[in-house]
Amino acid sequence: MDEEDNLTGSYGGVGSFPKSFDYGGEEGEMEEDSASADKPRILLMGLRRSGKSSIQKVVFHKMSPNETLFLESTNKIYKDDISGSSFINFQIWDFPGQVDFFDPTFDSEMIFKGAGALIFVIDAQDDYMEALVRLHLTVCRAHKVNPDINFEVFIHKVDGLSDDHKIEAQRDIHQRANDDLADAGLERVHLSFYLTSIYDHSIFEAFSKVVQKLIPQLPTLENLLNIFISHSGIEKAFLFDVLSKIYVATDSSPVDMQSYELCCDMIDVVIDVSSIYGLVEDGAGGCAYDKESVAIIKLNNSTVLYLKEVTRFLALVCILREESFERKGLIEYNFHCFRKAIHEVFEVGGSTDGRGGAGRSAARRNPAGLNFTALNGNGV
Ligand SMILES: Nc1nc2c(ncn2[C@@H]2O[C@H](COP(=O)(O)OP(=O)(O)OP(=O)(O)O)[C@@H](O)[C@H]2O)c(=O)[nH]1
Repeated sequence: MDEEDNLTGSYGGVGSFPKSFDYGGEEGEMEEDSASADKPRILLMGLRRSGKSSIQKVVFHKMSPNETLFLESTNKIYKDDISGSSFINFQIWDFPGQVDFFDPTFDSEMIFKGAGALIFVIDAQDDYMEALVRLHLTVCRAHKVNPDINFEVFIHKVDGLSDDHKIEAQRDIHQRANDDLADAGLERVHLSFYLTSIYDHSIFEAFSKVVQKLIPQLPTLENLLNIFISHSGIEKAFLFDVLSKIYVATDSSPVDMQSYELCCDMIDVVIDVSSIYGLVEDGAGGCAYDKESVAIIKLNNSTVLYLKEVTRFLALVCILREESFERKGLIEYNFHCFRKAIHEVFEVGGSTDGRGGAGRSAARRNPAGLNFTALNGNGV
């Protein structure tokens, strides 16, 4: 079988992004296309019907969870290159459930070598013993070829389980998977576990954590967010990839699911309203998200949600008290410094679109030297 054919499928636009939702299309797209073969990969593996394609469709193609009921079984490896419209400059490879590692056409070197993360999906509503056997086999194979790969286990479809059942499933899967690795002398291989469902925000949260591990600039981004919020009276800030609603970084205060959901909903509202009412009608195109994108929503509990464009793929979404928002000028000035710093972080490697993979040297710089203005009016 022609290997190239086998690896370059396309979903043929099922649930694909609305055309009017143009996040970019500026410079550099051609080079990106030709370089796509070298892009780091996130692999999605697991047994048949565990939910791999649904995850990919819901997170990256805005498919509604109910529509996934009609997805057909994947029978080839599908590469999905989302880098043209997302900060996440990776390819997502969706594998068929019945992939056979012992098949001579399965080239583990080629598949695992360039992979940053391997997400193994386990259907928690089903008997997971077979899935655990397959997980073990997959981890052993992949680790042998690429010891740097991150192993991420999604204990999936937990929407159908009670809270007790969820915790018990996680404990049991965690224990068995690690015991199997220890028996094989691979106790040093680390597996991360997440409880996920496409019917709530847990899948976006889990994917956010997977992606964050692959961003070399993460500590710098967190540091910048910490400085920004502490000098602006903001309670929580997320840096979002607008297309996928994955948060690529947040400040170091703990993330609570409700705040994250609120910020995700805000992105949906902004994009939907812009797509419907914000685009020019003459067919000349336009973007639902661009440099001008900004939104303020005041909630009935004295909280304000504030969204602003950072790069063509990234938005900052903040949660703050109404009193703090009275100093809007200060927040805007600090945001301006923050935005500049983010551009510097990603520009140094030659990329001007503000995405990962570039700017390692900038990431090492001390961002505290940037001129943020403190609430008391002093620069830092
Ligand atoms: N309840 C529930 N069902 C889900 C969830 N995710 C996926 N499903 C359902 O699981 C079924 C299988 O999903 P797919 O995405 O096709 O599974 P797959 O792993 O890609 O399957 P193969 O292509 O055969 O390997 C579909 O009917 C989905 O609607 C979830 O989080 N909760």
